Amino acid sequence: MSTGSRSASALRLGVNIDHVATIRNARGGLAPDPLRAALIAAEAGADGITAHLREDRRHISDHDIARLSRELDLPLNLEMAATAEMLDIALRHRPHAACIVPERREERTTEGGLDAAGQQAHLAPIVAALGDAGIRVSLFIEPAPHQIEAAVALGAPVVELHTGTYCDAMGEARLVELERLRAAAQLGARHGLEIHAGHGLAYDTVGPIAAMPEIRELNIGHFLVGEAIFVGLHASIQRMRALMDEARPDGPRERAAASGQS
Ligand SMILES: CC(=O)[C@@H](O)[C@H](O)COP(=O)(O)O
Ligand SMILES: NCC(=O)COP(=O)(O)O
Repeated sequence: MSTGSRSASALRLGVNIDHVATIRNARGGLAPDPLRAALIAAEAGADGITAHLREDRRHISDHDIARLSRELDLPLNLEMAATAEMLDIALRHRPHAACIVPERREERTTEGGLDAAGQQAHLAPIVAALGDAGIRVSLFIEPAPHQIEAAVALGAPVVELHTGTYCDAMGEARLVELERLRAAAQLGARHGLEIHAGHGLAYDTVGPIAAMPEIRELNIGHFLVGEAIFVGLHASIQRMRALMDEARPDGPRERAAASGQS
């Protein structure tokens, strides 16, 4: 998603539209339309759209991916399991980016990161094939040093750090998770990786993550779609965008402080 108009150091927002499709699929019809959500996200300040085509197709469908690939101006980040079927779909549609995620049929959501360290032999040809097709590959991993090192060994240019444990934790435990994320972001950046983060982020958890200068993109979905029920999708995304910008080390608050205007 590195083709947006923001400055090189800016933090991009990828809006994940999976759960618009979850609501649509509850009744099996056409509404609400994930493509319409993506177009609203673009107007509201998203830099890209993320969609997870699960093997069980519980939310996003093959048809959604075809329409998003055809009709969206923003970069598309396709989240996919490391399977031959998903590789074939990615190579057919050639999204801007592909994020390889772990999947278990019985899970409620993506409960942990990809075991890049334990699955190097399986992942290597998939990472290579996506890269050769000009698709920017990221690996959705836990914020752990051995997973960062495995991503480097695999030649993936990007990692997305799973923020779910941080978001679920409370008090001191959340601070511990935050430090794990910070250390992983710093280690990855030292290795030359582009660092993304996401999963479970909400208004009350986004600030400390957005404040990490190494992190270049956040992917956020479930909370934004839920909040949209109360304030509308445009407003929910705009507020998230503003919170991200405010938290940034070079954000408006810090710039005002530096110039003595705070
Ligand atoms: C990989 C990931 O974190 C996202 O895809 C997000 O969690 C939405 O999809 P699920 O809720 O189906 O996991
Ligand atoms: N990769 C994380 C993502 O796309 C969004 O996760 P969530 O905000 O829906 O939990």
